[in-house]
Amino acid sequence: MTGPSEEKSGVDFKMKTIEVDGIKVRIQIWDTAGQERYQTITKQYYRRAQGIFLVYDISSERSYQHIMKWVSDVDEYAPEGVQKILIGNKADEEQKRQVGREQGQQLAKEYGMDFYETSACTNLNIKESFTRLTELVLQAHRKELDGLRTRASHELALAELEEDEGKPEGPANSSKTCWC
Ligand SMILES: Nc1nc2c(ncn2[C@@H]2O[C@H](COP(=O)(O)OP(=O)(O)OP(=O)(O)O)[C@@H](O)[C@H]2O)c(=O)[nH]1
Repeated sequence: MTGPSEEKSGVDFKMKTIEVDGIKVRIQIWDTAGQERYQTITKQYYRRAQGIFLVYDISSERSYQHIMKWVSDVDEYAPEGVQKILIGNKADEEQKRQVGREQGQQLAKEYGMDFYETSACTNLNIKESFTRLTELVLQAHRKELDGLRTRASHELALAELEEDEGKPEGPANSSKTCWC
């Protein structure tokens, strides 16, 4: 829900601290506008994203159909390891529902994403979905860091081995390098 100043840029920004596995994590939330006219700007925000919610409105079949387009934009503009979650919002509008929960689940399954139905009005699954996305981002980072650590320790071991191989062996050799 945007104010007048944000409407001009198509991007709304907030910061929030949430707790995941007992760790306090400060997250930046960029809410990009869906309208076509903002897309040149909003796409630029994908580049630095670590986690993305793809949101449709359960009372709008059209918004659900649009998700495929969002996914292809994200694939094109967001970093490779970006974490994604599919959201069917306005779950409080049951009487206006046009998209079944199973349709959401099915689409999320196709794209390998988690799925939540949420409501910004009743707070349904808001905390849960943010916590889950943060968790996924942290897990992905941990994997990346573990990979880097393993590679670094292999390289270090290799360098030590090469250094050892280059060293002169035994006391006979060591006397050759002696200064006296
Ligand atoms: N009933 C209901 N209305 C909602 C919910 N979330 C948002 N709305 C309403 O939907 C309208 C659009 O909300 P926005 O937050 O501007 O939606 P948006 O996705 O940012 O729209 P774009 O700027 O086009 O991307 C507003 O009138 C909100 O009050 C919800 O969970 N339930």
